[in-house]
Formats: sequence, C-alpha cells, structure tokens
Amino acid sequence: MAAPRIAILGAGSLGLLFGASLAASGQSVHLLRRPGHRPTEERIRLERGGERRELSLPASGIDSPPPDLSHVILCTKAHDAAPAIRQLAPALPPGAAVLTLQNGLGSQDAVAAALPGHPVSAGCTTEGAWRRDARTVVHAGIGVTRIGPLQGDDVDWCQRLGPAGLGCEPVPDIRRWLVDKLRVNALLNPLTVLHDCRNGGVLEIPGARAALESLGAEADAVLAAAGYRFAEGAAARTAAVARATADNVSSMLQDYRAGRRLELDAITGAILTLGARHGIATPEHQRIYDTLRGLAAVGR
Ligand SMILES: NC(=O)C1=CN([C@@H]2O[C@H](COP(=O)(O)OP(=O)(O)OC[C@H]3O[C@@H](n4cnc5c(N)ncnc54)[C@H](OP(=O)(O)O)[C@@H]3O)[C@@H](O)[C@H]2O)C=CC1
Ligand SMILES: CC(C)(CO)C(=O)C(=O)O
Repeated sequence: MAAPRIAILGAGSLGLLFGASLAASGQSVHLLRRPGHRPTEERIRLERGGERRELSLPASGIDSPPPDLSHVILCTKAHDAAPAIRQLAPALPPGAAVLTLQNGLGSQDAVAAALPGHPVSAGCTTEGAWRRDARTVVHAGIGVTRIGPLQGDDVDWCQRLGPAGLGCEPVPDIRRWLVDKLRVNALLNPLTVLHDCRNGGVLEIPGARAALESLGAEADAVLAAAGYRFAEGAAARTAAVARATADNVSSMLQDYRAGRRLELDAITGAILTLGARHGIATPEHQRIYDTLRGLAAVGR
C-alpha cells in the first residue's frame, strides 16, 4: 500500500502548524493554496518553545492537487470550509479521508454533505497557533485535538497526528466536544470584540461580566433543549477558560483587528439557529450578533 499523502487545505495558522509538524515527523505533506497558485516548494518555519525548524513543503493550487492524496486536513475558517472542499471534491481520489478542524458549528456537516462516499471526521482542538508572517507559524499553546467520525469509516487520525507530536484523542461523540467549545466561544469571543479586551478583561469589565452571565443563561437553555447536558453552566465554564487564557487575544478579536471576516455565523449564529429550532428565545445573542454584523469588518 502506498504511503499516506496528507494535504493541508487552508494553510494558515493551524494548517501550517499541522502541516509542518506532520512533515517534521517524516510524513508526506502537500499544501493546497487558492486556485491558480502555481506548483512550488515552500519554505515553512515552525517555531515552538525556543526552537525553530525549517521545512520544505510542496504546494499547489486547490485546482491542481496531486493525484495520490489519501488524507486531507481542512483548516480554513468556518465560512470558507464548505466552499473550499467543494472546489477540491471533483479531484479528490475515491476513499480519501477528510478531517475538518473548524471552531463553531455548521461547517462540519456542510463539509460532510459536500463529500458523499468519503470518510469525514471532525476535530476540536485546543492547540494555539499564529503566523509571524505568511510562511512562519508559532506554536503558541500546546493542546489536544479530539477527533471523532461524522460520516463513513472511523479513520484513525491519531495514528498520523500522534507521531507528529500533536496531542490527539479519539472520541465517540465529537459533537459534544464541538458544542462544549462553541458555548465558550459564543460567550467569550464576541465580548472581547465589543469591549476590545483580552480574554481576562471579560471578567474585570463590569458590563462584560454581566453580559457573560446573561449570554450563558441563554446558551444553557438552548443547549439543554438541544439535548446537551454539562456539569457546569456556560458562564462558569467560560469564566474558567477566560482565567486560564487571560492574556490571550481571542481569535475573533484578532480577526476584527486585522479587518478579516469574523466566524460569527459559525459561533453566535449557531446558538441562534439552535434556539430557533428548539423554540428558545435568544435576545442577548441576537443583540450581539446584530451589533457585530453592523461593524464594518464583518462580511468583508
Ligand atoms: N489558530 C488557532 O490557534 C486555532 C484555530 N482554530 C480554528 O481553526 C480554523 C482555522 O483557523 P486559523 O488557522 O487561525 O485561520 P487562518 O485564517 O490563519 O487560516 C485559514 C487559511 O485558509 C485559507 N483558505 C481559505 N479558503 C481557501 C480556499 N478556498 N483554498 C485554499 N485556501 C483557503 C486562507 O487563505 P488566505 O490566506 O489566502 O485567505 C488561510 O490561509 C478556524 O475555524 C479557527 O477558529 C481552532 C483552534 C485554534
Ligand atoms: C478559547 C479561546 C477563547 C482562546 O482564546 C478561543 O478558542 C479563541 O480565541 O477562539
């Protein structure tokens, strides 16, 4: 059997972290860039702790992938995931396995729907990565990636990620992990944008702290109606994450400051969708959604 060939679709912060780590462990990795990108070798730098590793990775446009891909890790933002996989789908070899790694909810099922007949898994990661420049990725927070099947065979992704030094845990119910992260992202991320603060600031700014509680109460009601039970309420869970990551600039605030589209539909929008489906009112999440939608950066 041919050695697995792993494509990274969405070679941004997380994609370069996964791609460079896999390549550093001797696995065959290919970066898929936007259509029209001419085939080339890219010099990627991976910074972790005090160490810096340089790797040369083959790259091409998503419209000219190598013919022998066996695995694809999809690391775009949530709103780009289904459009990107639809671009790749016609050229994807039968049986190629896909792992989709977005925050929020919705993109995972849209990706699976675009790939009938392919095994699709979803992951929920607590790794932290950011790009110093287009080719340099900083592994800023060591985490764990929980992975479970969404469609078709249960592919053992940890067999690929483990040797690459990426913490990995197979889980039977990935949706529960995605929802647990969703409730934290839905409370914390928008508040950091509205108050222009680091994660810890949400606990210190009185208006933000109060909003955390009301958003948390709505999220608890919505998720309970959708059948999810957690020992700890969303506000308490989010406060613990905000304390543990007090100095972090949330991904949504980073996107807002950089003028990039926010993952608002996949995060706050997912709470609104579930609320509407289960008949639970979500006025606070709706207010936050409308406010952030109104900010100039959203949707660009
Ligand atoms: N970064 C992190 O530490 C973490 C991120 N996540 C989640 O992981 C996901 C990815 O985040 P992150 O890596 O930070 O995002 P980035 O914006 O850094 O990377 C996304 C990449 O996807 C590329 N892309 C988008 N559409 C296409 C396409 N059609 N074809 C080819 N490439 C495409 C973008 O290209 P271009 O640059 O050309 O726009 C960009 O390089 C998000 O859902 C995020 O919430 C979860 C946990 C931690
Ligand atoms: C957990 C948290 C809030 C850490 O910053 C995150 O996932 C994000 O920024 O998107």
